[in-house]
Amino acid sequence: MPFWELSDGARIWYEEAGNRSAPPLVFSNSLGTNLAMWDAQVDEAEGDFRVIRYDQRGHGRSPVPAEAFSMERLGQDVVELLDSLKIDKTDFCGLSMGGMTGIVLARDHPARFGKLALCNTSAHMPPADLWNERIKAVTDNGMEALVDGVTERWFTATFRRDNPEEVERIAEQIRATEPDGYAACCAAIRDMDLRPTLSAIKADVLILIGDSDPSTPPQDGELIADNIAGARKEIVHAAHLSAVEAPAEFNRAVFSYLRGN
Ligand SMILES: O=C(O)CC1=CCC(=O)O1
Repeated sequence: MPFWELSDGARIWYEEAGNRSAPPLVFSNSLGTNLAMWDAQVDEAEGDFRVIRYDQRGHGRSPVPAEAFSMERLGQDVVELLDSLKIDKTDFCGLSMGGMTGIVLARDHPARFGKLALCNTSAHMPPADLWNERIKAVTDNGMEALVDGVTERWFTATFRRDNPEEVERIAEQIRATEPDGYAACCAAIRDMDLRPTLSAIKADVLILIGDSDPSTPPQDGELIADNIAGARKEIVHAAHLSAVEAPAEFNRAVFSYLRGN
């Protein structure tokens, strides 16, 4: 499976699955994970979508770019991928940082997207100091320093108790993330404020909220849904990484939206 090279010289790893002649669907991962976070969604999607998933910059197999970048650049990465694959229009599903990427796409490139599922996400994540502390923590001590705190935010206590192997699978993705790549994405989130432009978005969006999400809490999703005309909203019982914690509920909400049910 290929890398694709972007206009600023960065390289991104992507994989395709499913039916090549079916409508395309792009999955965009969260901070500290990689494209394997979508395994349960790809199983569901590959029957009736051309599935494209990729590793965000500095995550998974996508190398860490030399220069800093913004959330807008993460959106541009997707547009350049679509161009390289000669896809005029696609559906999109992103979680957390992937959802932020989707907000940028819905705002700046509405003609390229049919439906966008924006999951466990936020338009603005202050305070800046929290991100600066995380950047320092991973730069000084590596990813292991974050694993316990992150998995506690991403999964409910019940899920962690009952599903230690699944929690460990995701913990391995966190450990495998390049600290510099994680830090660069933290800086992009720190500097992001998409709130003022939400009301200009005309795209067809689903806002999916985790009722027990301490990272992007329900009010963050509500704010996005309240400010985008016609936004559909779904609430699932999960913490932050709802696609992994509650795949059946997540898939029901996202795929009934994408399939037009
Ligand atoms: O790391 C977290 O807990 C929350 C988060 C912010 C952006 C993202 O993708 O995850």
